[in-house]
Amino acid sequence: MGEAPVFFVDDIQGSFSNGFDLKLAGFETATALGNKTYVIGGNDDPTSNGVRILNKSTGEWVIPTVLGTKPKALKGHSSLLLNQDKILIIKSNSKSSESVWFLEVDTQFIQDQKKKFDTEVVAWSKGVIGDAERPIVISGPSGVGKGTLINLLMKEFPTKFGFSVSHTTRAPREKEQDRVHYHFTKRSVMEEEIKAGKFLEFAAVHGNLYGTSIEAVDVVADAGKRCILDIDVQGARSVRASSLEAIFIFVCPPSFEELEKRLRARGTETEEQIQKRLRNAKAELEQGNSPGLFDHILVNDDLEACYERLKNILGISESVNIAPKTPNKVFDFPVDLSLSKINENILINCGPAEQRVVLDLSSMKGGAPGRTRGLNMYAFDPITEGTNGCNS
Ligand SMILES: Nc1ncnc2c1ncn2[C@@H]1O[C@H](COP(=O)(O)OP(=O)(O)OP(=O)(O)O)[C@@H](O)[C@H]1O
Ligand SMILES: Nc1nc2c(ncn2[C@@H]2O[C@H](COP(=O)(O)O)[C@@H](O)[C@H]2O)c(=O)[nH]1
Repeated sequence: MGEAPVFFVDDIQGSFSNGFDLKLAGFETATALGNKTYVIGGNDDPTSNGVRILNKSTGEWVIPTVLGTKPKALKGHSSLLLNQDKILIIKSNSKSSESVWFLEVDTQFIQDQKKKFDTEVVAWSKGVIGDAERPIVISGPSGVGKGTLINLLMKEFPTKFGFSVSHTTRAPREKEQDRVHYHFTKRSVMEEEIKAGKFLEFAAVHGNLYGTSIEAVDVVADAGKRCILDIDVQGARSVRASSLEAIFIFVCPPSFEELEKRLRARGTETEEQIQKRLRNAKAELEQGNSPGLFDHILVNDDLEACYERLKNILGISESVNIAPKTPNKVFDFPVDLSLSKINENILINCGPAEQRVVLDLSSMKGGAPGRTRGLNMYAFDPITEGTNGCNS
C-alpha cells in the first residue's frame, strides 16, 4: 500500500519547542508526510483554521494558508494519506453525503500556491459522491450575447445548470441585483479576499476587477447542478490552469459591426465605456483563437440557431432525459470509524467487521480549489456483497 502512517495527536503532544500554543480539542488527527505532520481538526480555534503543520526537522509549528471551503465542524473524523499529496478525511457522526473531504497538501495546485503565497498552503476540497458533470466556461467579447445564451439555458434547464455568481467592483446596472447577477463589492474588500486565497480566478476587465470565488462554484456543485461561468479570456486562462476541468467555449460575433450594434442597443454603457469595451474586444477576439485555450468556438449570428449549437456542444437536446441521475445511497456514519485502503478503494469500517462501506476513488476527478468529483460509495459485504453495515 505504501501509505505513510496516520496516528493520533497524543503521539506528538509535547514534541514542539518554539512556544507555539497547540490548543488541542481532542478531535484532531495527525498525518505524517515526509518531515511534516499535518494536524487536522479543532476548527473552533480561529488562529489555526483547523490545520497546523509540525516541521519535524526544525520542531517548529506552522499555521498554513488554508484555501477552499472547509468542513463546517470537524469534531471527530478519520484521516488517511493518499498518493503522498492529499489527505482523505471522513467525518464521523454524519451523513455520507457530507462526510468525504480532501485536504490537499502537496498536489500541483498546492505547489503553485506555495510559490504565490510564499507560505505553507493547504486546500480543502469536498468529495462529491456520484458523477458530477464538468463545469462550463463561457467567454467572449462584451456584447456578444454570452449572458443571453446563459439565460436561455438556465430558463430551459433550471434544475440542471447553476450560474457562478462572480464578484465585481463595477456599479450595478439598473436591473441588476446584488448576489444574483454579481456580488457587487468594494475594490479594497475584493483585494483583501483575493489575498486570502478566496478566488479561483480574477482579472481587471474594462477598468474594473472581476473574479470567481471558490465558493461561487462550490455552491452550484453542492446543489447538484452543472456550473456555468461567464468570464473574460484572462479568467478562462486562469481556470484552464486550475484543476476545475471545465469545458471552454468562446462566443464570437458574426462581425465587429454587429458587436458594436448590440453593445449600443443594450444601452447599459456610456459612450466612453462602449469605446473601451470595443477596443478590448479586438484583443479578446484574437485571443479566442489561442491554441489549447477553448474547446469550442460558437458564432452567435442567429440567436436561436446559436443556442441550438450550444446545446449540442453540451450534449443536451429536448429528446435527452435531463432528470437528475439517481443519487448514490446515503449512509449514516457512526461516531467511531476507521479507514483502510485497498488499491483504489477505501474501506470505511463502521463498527463490527461486517459493517463496512466502500469509497471507490477510481473515477476521482477535479480537486482543490473546486470539488473532488466522481466518487462512488456502496455497502461492502464479503459474502453477499449487499449487507449494509452502516445505517442507510
Ligand atoms: N444573436 C443575437 N442577435 C441579436 N442580438 C443579440 C443576439 N444575442 C444577444 N443579443 C443582444 O445583444 C446584447 C448583448 O448581449 P449580452 O448582454 O447577452 O452580451 P454579453 O456577452 O453577456 O455582454 P457582457 O460581457 O458585457 O456582459 C443584448 O441586448 C442582447 O439582447
Ligand atoms: N475574469 C472574469 N471575468 C468576468 C467575471 N464576471 C464577468 N466577467 C467578464 O467581464 C466582462 C464584463 O462584464 P459586464 O457584466 O460588466 O458586462 C464580460 O466579458 C464578462 O465575461 C469573472 O468573475 N471573472
